[in-house]
Amino acid sequence: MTPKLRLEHVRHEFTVRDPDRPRRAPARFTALEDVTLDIGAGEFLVLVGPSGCGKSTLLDLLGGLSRPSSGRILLDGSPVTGPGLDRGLVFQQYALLPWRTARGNVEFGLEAKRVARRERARRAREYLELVGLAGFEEHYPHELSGGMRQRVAIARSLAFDPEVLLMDEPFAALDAQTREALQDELLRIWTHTGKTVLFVTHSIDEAVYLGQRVAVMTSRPGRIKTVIDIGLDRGAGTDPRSDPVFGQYRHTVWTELRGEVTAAQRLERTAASRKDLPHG
Ligand SMILES: Nc1ncnc2c1ncn2[C@@H]1O[C@H](COP(=O)(O)OP(=O)(O)OP(=O)(O)O)[C@@H](O)[C@H]1O
Repeated sequence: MTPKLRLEHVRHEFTVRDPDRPRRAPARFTALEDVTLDIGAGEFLVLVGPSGCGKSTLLDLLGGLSRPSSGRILLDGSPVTGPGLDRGLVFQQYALLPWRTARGNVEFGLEAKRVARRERARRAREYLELVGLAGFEEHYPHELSGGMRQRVAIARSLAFDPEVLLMDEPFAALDAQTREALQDELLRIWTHTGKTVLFVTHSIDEAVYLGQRVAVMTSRPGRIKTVIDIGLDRGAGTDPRSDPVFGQYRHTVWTELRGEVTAAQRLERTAASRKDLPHG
């Protein structure tokens, strides 16, 4: 079966100028190397890796915001050549339009898609309800809490019905309780809509809780080190966090990640002392 998303030997290089030596030819450095990964339709895959290993770069490539230096990225078997409404991006920062209400923000993407006004209003209401914000449609972002703003951002991404959700640390800025509530909300939405989700996080707990599979990346240049299947029972009425296997999966991910984090920290220290390479 054709995977929903396929990364084939993806490599990505950046060109960087040294501000202290502006006449010098720009240096090239490799952020991603030989990344190969398939993500099935309707799958929830979580990506973890040390700081600066290229997770956001990978999401940018999948979002079509930049092109790989080599290798291919395929969506339903066709190369990704730019951004598209088939992929919704959710970032750590809410990126809401402050002068628009929650409803206005959700309707924004639908306007670009030329959805009729009445249908826009209907869908905005439906998706705000789905993320638990019924009754807050006419509130402006500054009248909402951080968690609520992130819900609006998720509703906005869902409203134009993308097949794939690309989420870059979407809950990182939230307090622990809001974060856990939104994780549950996201799992509920995922079950309800069958979207394909690629979710980046620094939190091992979050990765194990959300992911059907967790892909661990190496330190720079980022590669896929291993992919771990998470076989947790997420049925109604269960609490996967209290399941003893939760701790085992957590330990497995942590063990894979630990050496990479140390290597990334070493790289950062060397870069900082040489000041010749950017660091994440
Ligand atoms: N536009 C750019 N130009 C040059 N270097 C860049 C650019 N964007 C990212 N980098 C570098 O590429 C590497 C990977 O960055 P990226 O943001 O993808 O990592 P990350 O894994 O998402 O990091 P973090 O977990 O800290 O968010 C880093 O060393 C970063 O400094």
